[in-house]
Amino acid sequence: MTARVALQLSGVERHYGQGETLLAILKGADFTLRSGEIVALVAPSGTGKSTLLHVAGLLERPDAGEVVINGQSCAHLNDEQRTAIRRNEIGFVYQFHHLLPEFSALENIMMPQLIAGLPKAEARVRAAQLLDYMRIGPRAEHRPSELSGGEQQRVAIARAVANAPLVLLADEPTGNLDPETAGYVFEALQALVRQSGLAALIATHNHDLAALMDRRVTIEDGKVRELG
Ligand SMILES: Nc1ncnc2c1ncn2[C@@H]1O[C@H](COP(=O)(O)OP(=O)(O)OP(=O)(O)O)[C@@H](O)[C@H]1O
Repeated sequence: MTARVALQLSGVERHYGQGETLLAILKGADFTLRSGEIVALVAPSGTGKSTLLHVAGLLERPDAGEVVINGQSCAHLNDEQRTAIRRNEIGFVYQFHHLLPEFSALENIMMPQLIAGLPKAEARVRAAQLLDYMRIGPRAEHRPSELSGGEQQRVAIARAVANAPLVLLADEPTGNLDPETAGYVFEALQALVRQSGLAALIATHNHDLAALMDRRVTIEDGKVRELG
């Protein structure tokens, strides 16, 4: 059976500026991401990887084309509706962890769940499970500044999936780590995707990591192209 389509981009266009300074970045990009797969987005700097992730994650509106998440077209939704989908269906991980410095690892992972209205006790149990899953259970009470770079990124990944999103979007999640640490952070992310069945699109410059993913795509002349 073919896995369900978690995210679909159709004919997505995105440009910045106008008139003579118009910069067309995405020029009719089509892309499909299915539940349970991890796809690498590998493309030269400035070709639009972050732009594609921002449009896919409903952080930016496309200038043309459509984003469909879990079968729902987001084209005509207002900002409030888009925020709700982003909160419930999408998890983000960035190159820098963006954890809240005054809270522990456990509390950082609880936060999105509390915002979504989950009772504190349930949020705590789920956060602890995710920390164990990422093999950093013993670091639960540590603040971000007391964690290594790899540990910080594993907490950031756990936080991104805390509300059980359908889609995980990651922009260079291991770009700030040494190769060995990048390897085990990616392993943890991969295990999480396999276990939860979410769909992940990961922008990376690391070709070794990209080779471990299910598929590789690039951006060429503003369109998404499948790599062999
Ligand atoms: N808000 C903006 N206003 C104007 N230009 C922008 C804006 N955001 C991005 N750009 C431009 O769009 C192009 C694509 O940017 P984007 O960040 O998507 O590239 P990228 O492939 O993620 O690059 P990198 O690998 O260096 O992170 C770049 O030339 C960038 O300068």
